Amino acid sequence: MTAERESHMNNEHAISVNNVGMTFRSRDGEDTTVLKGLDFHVEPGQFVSIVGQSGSGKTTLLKTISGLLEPTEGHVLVKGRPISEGLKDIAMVFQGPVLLPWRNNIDNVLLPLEFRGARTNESRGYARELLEMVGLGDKAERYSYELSGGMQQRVAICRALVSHPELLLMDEPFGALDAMTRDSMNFEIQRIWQTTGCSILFVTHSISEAVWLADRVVVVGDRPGRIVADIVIDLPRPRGKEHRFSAAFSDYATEIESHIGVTTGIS
Ligand SMILES: Nc1ncnc2c1ncn2[C@@H]1O[C@H](COP(=O)(O)OP(=O)(O)OP(=O)(O)O)[C@@H](O)[C@H]1O
Repeated sequence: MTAERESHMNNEHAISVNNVGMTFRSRDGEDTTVLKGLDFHVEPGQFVSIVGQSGSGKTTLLKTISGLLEPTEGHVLVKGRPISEGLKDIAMVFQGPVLLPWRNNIDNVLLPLEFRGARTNESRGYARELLEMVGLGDKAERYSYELSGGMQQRVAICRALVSHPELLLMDEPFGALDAMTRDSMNFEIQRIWQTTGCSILFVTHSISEAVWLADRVVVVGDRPGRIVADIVIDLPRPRGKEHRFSAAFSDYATEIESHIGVTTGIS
């Protein structure tokens, strides 16, 4: 076993981002460095939010962690292993639910298992349990066009959870929802996280959502994207609405705003 491999195996972090950089080259040969020198870890079972200005590279970072993009510098380890070996432990949720309209909801949830040839007799029962957990047990045989946007996003979350991922990467998953649905989805994801014990990396534009959900908020600065703050959120759990109005909450939000460079008040 090589020394490098051995050090990977001894690494206990759920995610380890090591000096990651990403430079895109355009067709005319011009280089744009989007991420530079990113270093941070996510511990098993942690909920980490990522915030930053639009275009600072948050989605690019999530794509390098999920293995959709290979960083041009540095490397990412998932549970101490190179990303290519850890893919089955990771699931991703995007801003839009992207459900297949010709499949009913339970069959949409089962899709990742089918892709991997891992669907078993028990899978359908588990998919149904997940739909029940998010309050959609009675909608299992319905189609996505029969559901509201928030319900569709809950189906997409079940689809991400069906393969028992240890790591959930979420890219502005509630960005397209109205404020009330978003609030209830915030409660939902907190509950799911506490039930499953998975680690979550959660990109959002909303500072209040970031603070309310997370154990830590990582702030990405732009041009090029790099970590400008990594703030531990020391608020009790489970978190209720009252925490959003506490002085401590407001102090965290103000601190994060100052790192992002916005002064628009809590959003
Ligand atoms: N494949 C690519 N080729 C060239 N440039 C890219 C590519 N993907 C992303 N970029 C550029 O990288 C920068 C960061 O994009 P990214 O989508 O990661 O930012 P973001 O922080 O997620 O933005 P937003 O908050 O608006 O979603 C942008 O300037 C974008 O144009």
